[in-house]
Amino acid sequence: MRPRIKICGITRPEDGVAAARLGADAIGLVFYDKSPRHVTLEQARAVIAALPPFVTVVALFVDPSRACVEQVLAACAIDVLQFHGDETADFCRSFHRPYLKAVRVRPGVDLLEWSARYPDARGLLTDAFVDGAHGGTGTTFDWTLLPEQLPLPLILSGGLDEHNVAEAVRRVAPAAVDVSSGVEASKGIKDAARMAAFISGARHGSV
Ligand SMILES: O=C(O)c1ccccc1N[C@@H]1O[C@H](COP(=O)(O)O)[C@@H](O)[C@H]1O
Repeated sequence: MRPRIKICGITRPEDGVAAARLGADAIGLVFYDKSPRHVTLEQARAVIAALPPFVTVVALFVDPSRACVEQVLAACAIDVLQFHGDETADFCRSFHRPYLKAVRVRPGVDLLEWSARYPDARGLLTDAFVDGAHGGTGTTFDWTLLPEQLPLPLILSGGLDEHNVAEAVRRVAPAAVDVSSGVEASKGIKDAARMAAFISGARHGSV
């Protein structure tokens, strides 16, 4: 089955529209103010308003306050929450929305244990461990560290781009792939040709 495709770090309506037209299933908005892809509520609303229907909108956070998440949910039509920090499962589930939990992968990480800690997550998103960064670094990790079977759907991310996504899909067979840096022209600005090549690669890899 072909993986679902999420393009994260959208900051401009035209990039969200291009991602959707090219076949992305989901887009991500970064509500983490230390990220170069951070969006204000106003920017997020503009991106969402321009999207065609049936595109899933994911809101990304890193150790947010409850008030921050509630403010985003009140202001924007968000479908799924994505947590990249040290949020507990109780915190993640307390918003009564589907959520994804991100795990930064390095040798020794136990993804089965992570799955058990977040049993109601809609998926485990695996990113590369980079010291001092929470994600969005464009760094790949050793895919052989992933277990053959996970109780939760696997969303593969971390340094994916148009050159490696087909191989990633063939080797890992994830439920979804997620990309930010790998389809950018510059930080926060997407490149339509790179998005097209990425989506084609993700589909080709799943044949
Ligand atoms: O995009 C960011 O700036 C970001 C900041 C903090 C946490 C996560 C972030 N992005 C997510 O990281 C992964 C991997 O990104 P990349 O493709 O390697 O650039 C992905 O889920 C991004 O959405």
